[in-house]
Amino acid sequence: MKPVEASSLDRILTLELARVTERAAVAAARLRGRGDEMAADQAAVDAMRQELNHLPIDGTVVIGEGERDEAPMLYIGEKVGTGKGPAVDIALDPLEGTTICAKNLPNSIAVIALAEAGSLLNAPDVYMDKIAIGPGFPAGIVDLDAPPADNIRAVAAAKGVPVGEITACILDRPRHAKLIEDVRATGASIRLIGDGDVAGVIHTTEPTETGIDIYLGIGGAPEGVLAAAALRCIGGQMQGRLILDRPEKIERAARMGIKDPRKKYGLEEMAKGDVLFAATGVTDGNFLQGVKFGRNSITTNTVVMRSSTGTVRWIRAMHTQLDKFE
Ligand SMILES: O=P(O)(O)OC[C@H]1O[C@](O)(COP(=O)(O)O)[C@@H](O)[C@@H]1O
Repeated sequence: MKPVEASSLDRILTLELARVTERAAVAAARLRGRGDEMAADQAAVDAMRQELNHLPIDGTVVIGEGERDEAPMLYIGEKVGTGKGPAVDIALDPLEGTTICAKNLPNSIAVIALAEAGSLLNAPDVYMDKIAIGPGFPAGIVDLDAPPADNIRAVAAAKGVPVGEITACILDRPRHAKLIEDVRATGASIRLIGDGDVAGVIHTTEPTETGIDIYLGIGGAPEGVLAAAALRCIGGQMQGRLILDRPEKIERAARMGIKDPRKKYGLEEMAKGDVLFAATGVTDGNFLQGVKFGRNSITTNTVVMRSSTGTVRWIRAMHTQLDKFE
């Protein structure tokens, strides 16, 4: 494996990554609203893998579709790319929000992050408790271990608005009943989402567009690492803690190199160094429109970002060679 040379990631790969998520998004979008989550997910996986294997990288999937024995493709540890290029870690979710896609509801995306080998947290497929806010706030104003009310008040004070003007995004799950009660008790508003917390976290970075100031609660750990990669690029603050509530989960995490099962991870501990991130909308969403199928064209909307430069590129692509998407 060749070590990554400084700045080699962006020149070769930043825009190439857009192709990878575009392809997965189009494949999934063909199955939008059909009520078949597995078919949409499989289509996205196949398309993403095919495109990834054209990239000039020596890639290893560290956040993927599951362990080798449970996922035939894009499993954790799978090697992807041509093998001739920089050694990189890859976190991916070819269809983030499978249920959203199956129901054709907002904010399902195809998503990938890439970083120098050894830079992304190898998180097992367990839950993660998360807190995130967008850029522009003083460092450390929110804390995963602080009461939710304190975090909400801190964001309101830093933003210079009454607490009633703050909106928190939380996954609509029974496990969040107390969290929801505590946040509502402050007078803040809550946007309850059915699924898709990678988008939920990213929404905190554009509160005027999305209306979301803070993300709180428990979602998937793989999604946590992907969201952290995005925040490393756009800016913002995030903390996460794996929920390792059974001995077998602790053992599994230990095998993946996680020694302290109660560790609170900061942004840089989940995604360090030079990070690239790309996402393409599958269904229409707050920050990305979904795939549009025209008579002779397909239109995709993608965001591609890089941490070391802070560049955020919005790519609206019109594809006319439709056979490429067959
Ligand atoms: O549905 P659960 O078990 O609460 O898990 C929450 C996780 O599921 C999602 O809502 C959707 O994940 P999938 O795309 O795998 O269906 C994630 O965004 C979130 O992190």
